[in-house]
Amino acid sequence: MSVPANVPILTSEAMRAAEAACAASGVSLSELMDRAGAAIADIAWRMAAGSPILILCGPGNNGGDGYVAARLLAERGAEVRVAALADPATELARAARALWTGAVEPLDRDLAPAALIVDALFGVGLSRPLPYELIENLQSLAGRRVLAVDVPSGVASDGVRDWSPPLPADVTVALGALKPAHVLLPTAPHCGQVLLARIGIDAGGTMRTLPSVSSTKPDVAAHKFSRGMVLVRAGPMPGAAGLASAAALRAGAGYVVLSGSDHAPFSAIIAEDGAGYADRLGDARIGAVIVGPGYPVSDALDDDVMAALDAGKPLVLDAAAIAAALPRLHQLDGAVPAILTPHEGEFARAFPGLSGSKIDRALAAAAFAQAVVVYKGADTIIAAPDGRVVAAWPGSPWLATAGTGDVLAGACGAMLARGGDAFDAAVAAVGWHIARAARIGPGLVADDLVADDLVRECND
Ligand SMILES: NC(=O)C1=CN([C@@H]2O[C@H](COP(=O)(O)OP(=O)(O)OC[C@H]3O[C@@H](n4cnc5c(N)ncnc54)[C@H](OP(=O)(O)O)[C@@H]3O)[C@@H](O)[C@H]2O)[C@@H](O)CC1
Ligand SMILES: [K+]
Repeated sequence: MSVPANVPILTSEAMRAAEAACAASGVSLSELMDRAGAAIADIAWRMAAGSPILILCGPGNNGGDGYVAARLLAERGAEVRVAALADPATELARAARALWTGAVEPLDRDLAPAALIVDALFGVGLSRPLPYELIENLQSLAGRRVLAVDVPSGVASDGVRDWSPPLPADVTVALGALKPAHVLLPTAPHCGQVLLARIGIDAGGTMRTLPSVSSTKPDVAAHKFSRGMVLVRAGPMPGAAGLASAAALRAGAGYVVLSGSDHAPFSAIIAEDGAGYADRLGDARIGAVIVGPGYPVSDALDDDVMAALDAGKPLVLDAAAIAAALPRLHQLDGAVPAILTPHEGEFARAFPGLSGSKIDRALAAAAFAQAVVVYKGADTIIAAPDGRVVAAWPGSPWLATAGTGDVLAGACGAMLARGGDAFDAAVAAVGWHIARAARIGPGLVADDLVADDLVRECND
C-alpha cells in the first residue's frame, strides 16, 4: 500500500470544479477521458504482461474510461474483453463505447474472469451502496489482479461513508487528483498501490499527501537556543514527558527543559523542579511548550494548561490537555500558535458531535480551536484553521504501540520551537515520526524512536 508524496487530494465537488475549469480553458471532457483511458491502458498493459485482461464498465464516465482503455489495449495487441453492467448513461461514455469494436459481455454470474481485471464500474459518481447481486458477481471474480479506475468500485470517494469494495484493488489509478477515500480508513487499504494520472488537470487545492521527509541541517551559525528551546511539562506519569523531551532533542531542538520530573532520559535534558514552571514560562528563549503527555484530567493539568496559554508561547497540547485548553483556545482565536495531537478517543471527547469524513472533522476541529490539529491514527490527518490539510496515509503500523504519541508530541515541539508556521511544523513532525518508524519496523517500542543507534543508522 502506498500513495505518491505531496500530491493533491480533491473531494468529488472540488474535482468537478477542476474539470469545469479545464473545460473552460479549452480542454474538453472528452479529451480528459481519452487521457484517463490512455493512462489506464498503459498501467494495465504493464500489469497484465501479456496475459488476458477483462475490463468491467459501468454506466457513467468511469465506465467511459474503461471503454477507451479497452480500445487502446486492443490496438496494442492485448487480449482484452469488456463486460458491461448497463448501457452507457452519459454522452461521453456512449461515445467511448461506440469506438470499442469488440464484444460487450453482460456482467452476470456466468462472466469468466481473466488474469487482470480492470474495474471501471463506478468512480466519484457512486451515490449509494452497490446492489447485492452485483456484489456477489464481483466477489466471484476475486483472486485475480485488480486495477481500479479512479477508486475501487463501491467505495465512497469522499471518505464520508465506509462502504467497502467487493473487489479490492492491487493498484488504483487516481484520475486528476487523489480522493479522500485513497488516504482514509477503512477504504485506503482496499486501494492497494495508488498511482496518480494527472491527465492535465490543474488540481491546486489545499489538501495534499504527506511530502517526502527532508533532513534540515542546522544553519552554519546555529547555536543551541537558535535551534529552538522546548519546555516539556511533566504530569503524574513522568515517563511520557521524558519520551517527549527526548524526542524534542532528537528532532532537532537545541535545548530541552523537563519541568516537574527528575527522570530525564538524557543528561543533556535539563530536569527541573515543577515549582519553577511559572518562571520558565516567562523565559523569552522558550520557543514551544508541550503539555499533556502522561498527564490525566486533573485540576493541576487545568492550571498548567492555563498558565501555558496565558504565557502566549507556541504550544503542543496532547491527550487530556487538549480538552482542557479548548474553551480558552477558541477565545484566543489563533493568537497563540498551537498544535493539538488527539488520537481517536481524545478527539471525540474534545470535539463531540462533528460529522463528515475524518478530513471534514479535522478541519472543523481546527477551525473551532483556531489551532493545527494532528488527528492521529493509521490515517493521520493534519488540518489547519485556514483549510490546509495533509494526509499521512500510510503511516507505519509499528507506531501502534504505547508511547509513540508522546514521541510525536516531542517532535511537534521541536519543529514548532524553530519558529515558523505551526502547520508546517506539524507536517514535518509527522513525517519525521513515520520515517523513523519505517527504519525500525518489527519490534519497535517508543523508546527506539529516540535511541542513539537509530541516529547512527540514519546518518549512515
Ligand atoms: N476527474 C476527471 O477530470 C475525469 C473523470 N473521469 C471519470 O469520470 C468518473 C466520474 O464519472 P460520473 O460522474 O459519470 O460517475 P460514475 O462514477 O461513472 O458513476 C455514475 C453512474 O453510476 C450510477 N450509479 C451511482 N451509484 C450507483 C449504484 N450504487 N448502483 C448502480 N448505479 C449507480 C449513476 O446513476 P444514478 O445515480 O444517476 O442513478 C450514474 O449512471 C470519474 O471517477 C473518472 O473515472 C474521466 O472520464 C475524465 C476526467
Ligand atoms: K472504479
